[in-house]
Amino acid sequence: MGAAIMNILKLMPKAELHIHLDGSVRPDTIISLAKEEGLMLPVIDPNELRPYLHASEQCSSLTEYLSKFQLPLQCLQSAESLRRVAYELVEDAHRDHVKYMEIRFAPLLHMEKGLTVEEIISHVLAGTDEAERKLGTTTRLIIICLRSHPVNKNLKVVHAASAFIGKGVVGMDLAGDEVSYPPEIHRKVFEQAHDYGLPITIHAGEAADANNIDESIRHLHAARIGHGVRLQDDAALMQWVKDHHIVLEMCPSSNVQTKAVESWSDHPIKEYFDQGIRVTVNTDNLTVSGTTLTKEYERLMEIHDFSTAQFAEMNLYALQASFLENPEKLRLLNYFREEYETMGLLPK
Ligand SMILES: O=c1[nH]cnc2c1ncn2[C@@H]1O[C@H](CO)[C@@H](O)[C@H]1O
Ligand SMILES: [Zn+2]
Repeated sequence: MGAAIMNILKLMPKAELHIHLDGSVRPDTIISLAKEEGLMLPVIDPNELRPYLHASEQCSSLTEYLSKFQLPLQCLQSAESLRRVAYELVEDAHRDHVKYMEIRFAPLLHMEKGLTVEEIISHVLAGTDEAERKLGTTTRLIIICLRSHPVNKNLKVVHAASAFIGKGVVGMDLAGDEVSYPPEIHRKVFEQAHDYGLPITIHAGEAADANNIDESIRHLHAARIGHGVRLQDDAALMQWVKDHHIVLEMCPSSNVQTKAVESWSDHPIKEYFDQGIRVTVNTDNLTVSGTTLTKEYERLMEIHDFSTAQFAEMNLYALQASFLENPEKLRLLNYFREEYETMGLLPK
């Protein structure tokens, strides 16, 4: 790939719809937070710490992938650590020319030292708001319910999140171990979120089959699907997803690591795109997946032959499907279109 193309991939304005806060903490920050909080790390050299935080392509399953969140989560139990990592994540994305991002996290995983769900959301917002003011990156939050958590606790999370509608929280998600906990367990949780007017995206068809995508759309009110790799197994559902403009948040590196796909060349993203399904490219987790949005684009270009114009198109899909409120969404769509036009990425 030529330097000029690599430069375009880096410089083009990008939208990121699917990125987890706890999976995107800088290794150096983990070391510094562990020191501040008096936590013992298995090793102190940042390079030696990598295997504890990063899932390589040799990772065997979603379960192994999820084990990499333990260490960062231990360091994310205080107001200041939440504010700091939220700020730094926007800073890292800003360096990658991400101009709009939806950051997601599960409040129930940050309560070990007594913070409430409301406090946790406020501290993350303090970090993203500060970053938005200083760097100009528009940032919104998606609140995650974990599949393994009881319905009554997840209902409380939804209730707490609803108080932040219009104040930075734009949606709800369901994440975690898809093999052991099918989505239907949480129908009531997402019924509640829907009633509050919170838009919904659900991790589905990643480690388990296409039925979970169907269930998430039909009964959990999902407007977007996290990953959706297994959609290819159900032709009728695929047609439905295409016709109803359900957007897929695909995360290729993560999908190879969790073994949602065997390899990069087996990834269905190009096939979906060519069939007219609205796919978007995302990182999932900067640290756990060891990637950036630009790196994802580079590999997709090398292996699946995407063009720079097709990346522009997928970014416009992402913005259109974002949970951002309207005047701001239109402003960003215009900004992206103008930039792409100047860069020669849009059909004249
Ligand atoms: O790709 C994924 N699939 C399912 N769950 C995930 C993925 N990435 C992260 N998490 C889960 O979401 C939690 C909150 O951010 C993480 O702690 C992890 O358990
Ligand atoms: Zn995810």
